[in-house]
Amino acid sequence: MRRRHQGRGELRNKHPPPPNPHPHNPPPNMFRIDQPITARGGPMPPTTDHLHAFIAGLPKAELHVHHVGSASPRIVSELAARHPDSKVPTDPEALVDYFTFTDFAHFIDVYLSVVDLIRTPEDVRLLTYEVARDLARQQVRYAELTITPFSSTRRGIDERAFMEAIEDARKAAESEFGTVLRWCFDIPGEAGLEAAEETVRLATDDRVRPEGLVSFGLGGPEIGVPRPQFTPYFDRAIAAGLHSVPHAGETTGPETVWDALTHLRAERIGHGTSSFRDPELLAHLAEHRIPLEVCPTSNIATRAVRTLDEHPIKEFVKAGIVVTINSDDPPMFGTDLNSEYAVAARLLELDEEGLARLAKNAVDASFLDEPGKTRIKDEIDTYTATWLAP
Ligand SMILES: O=C(O)c1cccc(C(=O)CC[C@H]2O[C@@H](n3cnc4c(=O)[nH]cnc43)[C@H](O)[C@@H]2O)c1
Ligand SMILES: [Zn+2]
Repeated sequence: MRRRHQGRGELRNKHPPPPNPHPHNPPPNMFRIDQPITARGGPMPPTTDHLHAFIAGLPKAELHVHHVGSASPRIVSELAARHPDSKVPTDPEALVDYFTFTDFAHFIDVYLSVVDLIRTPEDVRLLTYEVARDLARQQVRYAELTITPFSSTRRGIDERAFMEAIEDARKAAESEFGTVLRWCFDIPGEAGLEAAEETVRLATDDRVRPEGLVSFGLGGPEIGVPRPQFTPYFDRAIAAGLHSVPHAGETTGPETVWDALTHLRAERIGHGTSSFRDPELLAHLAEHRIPLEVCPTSNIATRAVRTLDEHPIKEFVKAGIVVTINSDDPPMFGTDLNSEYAVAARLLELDEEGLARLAKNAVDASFLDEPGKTRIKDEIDTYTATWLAP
């Protein structure tokens, strides 16, 4: 994605970045690794200030971001204060430590403790509207938000009130922020076939399914949760016109990605991180243009990948796979979508046009209608051309 005539990480533009405030450091147009990146809210990846500013204004689409997982520290603290019985800290500062995970299972435990805070339709609407606000602040024009309705209905929230709450927030976000939201309903796989049945019922019963629903997924732990058992449920969802986007290859091997492709008829793969271990799988993903929903910092935070520099994203690009950049559960991982684009810029040595291509990959891989895709891609092109203009 780097422009051919550019050196590594160089910026091609007529507006030179601001003078280097630290003359003893490398010139501002070279990526520096001047401090380790932590998945725990560590400093913005060492992307140049100039590229960082470009990213902040770049129109974007996000395809892999979770509803509850996107609850900001402010929202989580506010909800925790409403429910003193919860073990979730009410202090946003304490929440940073609370959102530090020893492994994936620990992440799920913490995630579910936040799910337990969402107890009323008003909580659902507040959360959804605030998530949309946070997305809009990052120039996200379109997002497919993964929601796990089973986790809310089994905790007593009425299903129709739940759907009304998310739809009300979606319409408010579109009119007030200009951010288009669509829903992915996912099965929490560890909860088994009861959860699968409830999720596909809510996704396909016209009396309940929300207007904004476009896709059907599978989340939660992968270890001990084989994908083929969910085939009948994905068949019903696909027959109802939904797109299949299961998580796979996040904490298990390439065989899980193959299962998601062959049994669940995945159109995109959530994470797909372990695909790099199977050259045949890499070639298949590239040949059939099956996008990966890559979430770099998430993979570090859940210990799926040891360090960002070891993340296989570069192998995916080299294999010709369509890569999209996503934040997954941004506040829980101490990140946001802009930071993930900055990570991608560093790992893939991208300039502005490379970043614009990543943003357009996500638009192309989305389930937004064609006029909507064209509109956002045109905006990306105009923004990039204006940024690079002499
Ligand atoms: O809601 C329940 O009662 C329940 C019972 C057993 C297991 C579960 C889950 O596993 C819920 C997992 C929950 O996590 C979401 N999520 C967020 N980020 C990720 C990720 O990176 N990888 C996998 N899952 C993720 C997922 O959407 C589920 O809602 C729930
Ligand atoms: Zn996820």
